[in-house]
Amino acid sequence: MNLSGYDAFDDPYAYKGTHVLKNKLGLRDTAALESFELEMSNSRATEALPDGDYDPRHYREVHRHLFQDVYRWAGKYRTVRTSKDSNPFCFPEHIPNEMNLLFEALRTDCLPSEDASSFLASAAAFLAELNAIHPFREGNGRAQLAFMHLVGLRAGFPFDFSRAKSDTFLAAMIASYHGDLTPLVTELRALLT
Ligand SMILES: Nc1ncnc2c1ncn2[C@@H]1O[C@H](COP(=O)(O)OP(=O)(O)OP(=O)(O)O)[C@@H](O)[C@H]1O
Repeated sequence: MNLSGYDAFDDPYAYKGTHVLKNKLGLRDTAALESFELEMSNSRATEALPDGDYDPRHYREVHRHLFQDVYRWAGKYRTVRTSKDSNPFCFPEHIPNEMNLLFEALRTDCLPSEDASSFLASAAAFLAELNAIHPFREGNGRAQLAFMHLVGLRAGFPFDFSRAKSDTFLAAMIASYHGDLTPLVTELRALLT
């Protein structure tokens, strides 16, 4: 059984013969690692998130900030192929290029912020693509929401992700992976403050 939630192959991130990710505390138990990861990332999320230029470096810094206490590779792109429920994410050799392309659009156009609907459509498309790239070995979901929080603030449409309903939000993310952005727009709209 893959306890990390990913379908990964010959995972150099895990302790040999297990699916437990190597971590700074040396925890070998999945439940203990999950609770340590949750506690530390929640605690880091209450601190100011790193400033940046809304580029891939900024995104990596947000991930590094959240997971710096747990993983040595926090903020670094993964080097293995991953998928969830048989949905494959970007192959690692393409991650840097795909991230540069995605964030170039974010930097030059910003996301349209003249009205909520056009912002939400662009925000959903950006988040869907970010998830399809899935640049880190773990912690993508939390980095995504922390970063979208910053994106919303910058555009003048702040999100309150504490209100997100995990089951419908996850279903919307999976639909977005398959190209249907409508549920994700609905979810994001409900989180505008
Ligand atoms: N089957 C799937 N297809 C596409 N995306 C998925 C699938 N299952 C989950 N996701 C997305 O993957 C992200 C979670 O990735 P990951 O497990 O690396 O992050 P996490 O922060 O450790 O976990 P979580 O977001 O559950 O706290 C979320 O955005 C989620 O919506």
